[in-house]
Amino acid sequence: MEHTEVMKPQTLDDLIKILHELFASDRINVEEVQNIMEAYESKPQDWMKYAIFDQFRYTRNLVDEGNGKFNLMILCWGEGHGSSIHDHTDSHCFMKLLQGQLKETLYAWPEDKSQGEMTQKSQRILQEDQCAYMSDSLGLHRVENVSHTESAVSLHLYSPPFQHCQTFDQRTGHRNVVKMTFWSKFGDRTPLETTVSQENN
Ligand SMILES: N[C@@H](CS(=O)O)C(=O)O
Ligand SMILES: [Fe+2]
Repeated sequence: MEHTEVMKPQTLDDLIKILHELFASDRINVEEVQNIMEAYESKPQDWMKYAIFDQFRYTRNLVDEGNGKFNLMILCWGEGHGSSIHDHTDSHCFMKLLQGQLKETLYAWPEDKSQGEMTQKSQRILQEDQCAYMSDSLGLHRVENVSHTESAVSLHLYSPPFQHCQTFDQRTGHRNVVKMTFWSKFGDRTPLETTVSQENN
């Protein structure tokens, strides 16, 4: 396993191949995955075909199903687009910036009976090629492209894959379960019928 630590993926396909090797084992090394994802230098020609934007909200575009072990996807954030406060359904979450910057705000899980404003724990700006790690044990987060002039593109790996998550109301801590959908899969726009009455978070 150690050799993968120093490998530098030259292309997105290269990175995907290495990720398949890393996730073939049942024990995953968070730092190793983070390092490999960070080592890949984003080249727009590698991922352009997956980067399909929507005018109104961020899109989720499936790139690879990781042999059932993970989902790899490209998220496209227009100016001002952001996610709700949400969890990650007990999965590992890796998030690498391919283009632009994103603001990540961490929140604490609301207490069982609490009704008030959710507690903000920290905030950071993720820069191009940086790879952040997130999981339910670290709390909840919201991600935003706060730029008024630049779009942002990020690469997310979730293991194990999941199709639902919980979103939280910042003022009350009240939660909802939402189904997560793909705007496109493998570069092809998802047919409209299958996305009707479903939501992103
Ligand atoms: N976890 C979110 C993206 S983000 O805001 O971290 C999603 O998969 O849609
Ligand atoms: Fe997230």
